[in-house]
This record gives sequence, structure tokens and C-alpha cells, in this order.
Amino acid sequence: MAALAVLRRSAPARLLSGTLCVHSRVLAPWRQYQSNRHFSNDKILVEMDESTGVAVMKMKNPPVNGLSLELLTEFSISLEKLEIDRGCRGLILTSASPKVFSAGLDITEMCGKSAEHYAAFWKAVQEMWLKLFGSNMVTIAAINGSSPAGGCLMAMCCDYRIMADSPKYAIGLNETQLGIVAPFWFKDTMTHTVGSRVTEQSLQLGQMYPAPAALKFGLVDQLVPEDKVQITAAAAMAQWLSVPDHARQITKPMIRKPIVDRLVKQREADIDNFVSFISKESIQKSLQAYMDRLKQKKQ
Ligand SMILES: CC/C=C\C/C=C\C/C=C\CCC/C=C/C(=O)SCCNC(=O)CCNC(=O)[C@H](O)C(C)(C)COP(=O)(O)OP(=O)(O)OC[C@H]1O[C@@H](n2cnc3c(N)ncnc32)[C@H](O)[C@@H]1OP(=O)(O)O
Repeated sequence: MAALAVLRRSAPARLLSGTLCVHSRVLAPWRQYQSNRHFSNDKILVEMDESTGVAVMKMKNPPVNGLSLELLTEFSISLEKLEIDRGCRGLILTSASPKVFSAGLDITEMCGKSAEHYAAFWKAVQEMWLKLFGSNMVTIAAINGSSPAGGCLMAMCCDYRIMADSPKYAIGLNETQLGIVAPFWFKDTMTHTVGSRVTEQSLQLGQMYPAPAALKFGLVDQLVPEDKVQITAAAAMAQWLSVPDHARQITKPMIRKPIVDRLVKQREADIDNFVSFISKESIQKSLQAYMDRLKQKKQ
């Protein structure tokens, strides 16, 4: 068993993450974490159940869990800690706010800022995706509310998705509705989840799907009443964890590694592309107009 545990924490993690050098950097927080199985940053809360080896990670950035630079950074650090914790085998990702899983990337991080800020922000978005999509753990999204764009991306990175059964809650990659473009690795993640044809149509239209529609074509795997999302995620996790770790962990990268590698190989070019795209005056106008529409919706 010890050998298998080592396998879980070594080979596949190295295959997937593309961020091998971080291990020595995180040793200090890891020691701290060993003595305290619950930890909380400003934007991320982690509750680790040692008896099951399952961590529940809650995003807490009210009102809508916008994926700010701060949240994304805390997310990646927290995930890294769990990834190297031999006692942790599964991660349930959810929201601490009712009604919204995540509103996606915090649009204010992409408006009126410097090129340096856009580059740092995009690097943090990439890092979140590389770590979550490439995770060795079983990852389950407990989607307890709406989940547009970057929120949908996070959910699609997980191995299994359980969503609150309400037509009020919608999920999808709606970037084109904002006048922006989902990059190739968002597209790859959706293609991996639901196939090419649905992805092509969804991305062009920037389509948001109410939960029941999302279930129909497999964007989510299961719908349950809102108050049963967490307990159902725990039950699904137990089922996934009944498979021997080493076999599951060798299988997962067979599918995911080529997708991860595509971004790893062109991270810098992807950042440059984002910065030049988002800095365009026309794109800034488009984002500002979208933010104005969001605010007007309330009046
Ligand atoms: C050549 C080019 C090739 C390739 C491209 C190159 C590079 C790529 C370029 C760009 C890629 C960018 C990828 C972007 C991904 C994203 O994730 S963009 C974010 C998209 N998100 C949305 O559209 C969600 C918008 N929000 C909502 O729909 C709703 O808020 C909600 C359904 C999530 C929740 O609804 P409510 O509960 O009714 O809440 P409110 O709408 O009243 O919102 C409360 C409050 O929060 C503000 N807000 C909402 N969402 C965001 C957000 N994403 N970012 C920042 N702020 C947000 C909203 O304005 C309200 O603010 P106040 O009025 O209270 O101040």
C-alpha cells in the first residue's frame, strides 16, 4: 500500500502538472497543514475529513464568487497542499454562497488594468486550470448554483458534476456574449466533456444551459434537489474512491495529459495572446458595456 501511495503522489502528478518545481516551495505550509486539517484563506475554505480522505473546498468570494486574482491564487495554493497530502484522495469543489457556484472570471480584473496585471491574472487562471484539470485526486464539482464561463470551466475540470436541480441555475461557456473569446484550452475542456459538435455550437452562441438542459447532453452528470447536492457529492465520491487509486490514477492522464501538455507547451504565447486581446479598446468597451448591463438588470 505504501508503494501505491508513493505512486499516487509521484508519477502521475509529475506527468500532469507541469509544475514540478513547486514541491520544495510548499513544504512549510504542508507541515502546518498536517497539524490543522481545516484551513481557511480569505477566499477559500478547506475542510478535510481524515476518516474518508476527502477534502471539501468552498469558494467564498461574495456575492458571486468572481474568480479574482486573489481567489485563484489561494485556490492553486490550497489545491497544491491537498495534492501532496498522502491522506487526501478526493476533492469536492463547491461554493460557500447559496445560488451561485461561480460567476466566472472576475470581469473587473480584465477592465482598465495594466498589461502586467492582465498577464499576472491570466497566469493565475492557467495555473488554476492546470492544477484542477490535471489533479491526481478524484475531483467532484458540487454545483450549488449558477456557473457561467470560468465557473463552468472549473466544474468541467472535475471528474464528475452534480448540480442543483433548478431551471433558475444555468451553466455554460458564455464568453462570446461578452464579446470575448474562450481560449483553446477552455474549448478543449468542453470538447473533452461533451464532444465537438455541442462545443462548437455552445461556444459560438455563448450558450448558457439551465440545469435540466445541461444534464441532457452531459455537461453535468446528475441533478439533485438543492439541499442534497453536498450529500450526493459525498456518496458519489465514496463510489469513485472504491476503485484502487493506482489504476484510476494511471487511467486519468491517458485522456487528460495531451490536453494539459498543449497549454504547458504554449503558456507564454497564450498569456501574450490574452494580454494583447484584452487590452484592445473595442474589447474593453465590450466588457464595460456587459458590466453596465449586469448592473442595470437590478434596477
Ligand atoms: C484572437 C483571439 C483568440 C483567442 C482569445 C484570446 C484570449 C482570451 C480572451 C479572453 C478570455 C476570457 C475568458 C473569460 C471567462 C469568464 O469567466 S468571463 C465572466 C463571465 N461571467 C458572466 O458572464 C457572469 C455574469 N454574472 C451573472 O450572470 C450573474 O451575476 C449571476 C447569474 C452569476 C448571479 O446573479 P445574481 O445573483 O442575480 O447576482 P447579480 O447579477 O446581481 O450580481 C451581483 C454583483 O456581482 C457582479 N458580478 C456578477 N458577475 C460578475 C463577474 N463575473 N465579475 C465581476 N462582477 C460580477 C454584478 O455586477 C453585481 O455587482 P453590483 O451591482 O452588486 O455592484
